[in-house]
Amino acid sequence: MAAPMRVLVRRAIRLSLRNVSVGSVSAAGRSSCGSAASCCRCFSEAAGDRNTHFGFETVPEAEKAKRVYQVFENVAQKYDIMNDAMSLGIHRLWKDMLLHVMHPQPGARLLDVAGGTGDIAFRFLDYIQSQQERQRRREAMSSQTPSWQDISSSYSTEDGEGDRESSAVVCDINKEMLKVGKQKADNMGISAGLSWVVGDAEELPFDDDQFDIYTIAFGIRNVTHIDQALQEALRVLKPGGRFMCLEFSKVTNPVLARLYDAYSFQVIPVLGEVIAGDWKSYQYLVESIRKFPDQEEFKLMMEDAGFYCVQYYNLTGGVVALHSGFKL
Ligand SMILES: COc1cc(O)cc(C/C=C(\C)CC/C=C(\C)CC/C=C(\C)CC/C=C(\C)CC/C=C(\C)CC/C=C(\C)CC/C=C(\C)CC/C=C(\C)CC/C=C(\C)CCC=C(C)C)c1O
Ligand SMILES: C[S@@+](CC[C@H](N)C(=O)[O-])C[C@H]1O[C@@H](n2cnc3c(N)ncnc32)[C@H](O)[C@@H]1O
Repeated sequence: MAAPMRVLVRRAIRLSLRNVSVGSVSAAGRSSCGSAASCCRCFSEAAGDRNTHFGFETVPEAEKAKRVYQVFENVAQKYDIMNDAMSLGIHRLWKDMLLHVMHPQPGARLLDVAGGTGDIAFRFLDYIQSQQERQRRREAMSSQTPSWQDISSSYSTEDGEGDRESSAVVCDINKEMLKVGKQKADNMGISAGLSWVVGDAEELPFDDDQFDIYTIAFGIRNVTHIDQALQEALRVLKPGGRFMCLEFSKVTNPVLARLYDAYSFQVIPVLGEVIAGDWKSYQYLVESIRKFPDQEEFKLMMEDAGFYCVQYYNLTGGVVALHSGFKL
């Protein structure tokens, strides 16, 4: 089927499924938006006017995406500074950890959804470059005393992994965030293998089976239909491809959880006001974290969507979780 036709058919199926599943709760007791069974979307809807949450507020589904858009349009210019200030730079370690676990090889194609100002894509290209340099050094060393493997591989380099070009696509719904990202890339002199695409995680503008790795860092919490975004991730990944999600999760230690709550609700909005002149967006940030499914719930959502070998790693005591799963 031609690509535009496929998109139309998928959209029609999706719309009909959404109408059928109004108010449904899965066997695991979770609603289709991924929140716990008490989700407002599934229990307070009236006559097709479905509600969801925007932080602690209940809003019509159609309004959430607009409100989220406004938040990131407002914070885009101060986004990177705010992240360093709020986390004392710790968000960089979480993002480094994502790359460490991913361990991408030359030739890999990455799609970074909700990629914002490009932090994950930059790290990906940097990681690949250092892998290639390491490979070249290894080759230089072994050319002095070649083993039989070196000799045999020197006869079959044409489709070798190192010859395929790696690429990273940053996809985000918000043009302002992408604009800041592109400026950063220009300043850093990064352009090879990098592209920027405006697109919605719920309806990705890519064909099926395109990417080796799909990442979404601190993005999925903002998406209205998380189940839909997971379906799209599965669709665009190649068979064998990997889905990786970095997101705020549940702090497991009760003492740390209280400190974490105090910091989140008493300090973060104040920093938002002082640095970005925007209390409300940072109040939304901490509230949206509390509404997001915990580690086990999100793992189940990934499995429901069709991912295999789903596992997660807690970072900083569960402040953040890194979920990983594969398309078979
Ligand atoms: C609008 O939407 C958004 C806007 C954005 O700019 C970003 C995002 C998405 C987020 C990222 C890309 C990641 C970077 C952003 C953050 C980490 C901000 C979110 C912050 C939290 C949810 C709070 C927890 C943060 C951490 C545990 C990271 C580490 C932070 C610290 C260690 C800072 C601690 C600060 C101090 C000790 C000095 C200042 C403290 C005070 C004035 C008093 C209050 C202090 C406490 C009550 C103690 C602090 C205790 C903790 C932070 C608990 C630690 C807990 C554990 C280790 C489990 C976006 O969507
Ligand atoms: C907290 S930022 C994360 C940016 C980046 N991944 C990082 O780790 O710094 C969340 C991003 O999600 C994007 N976003 C929200 N809803 C989206 C959607 N439905 N589709 C694509 N991007 C979305 C926002 O525009 C914003 O850039």
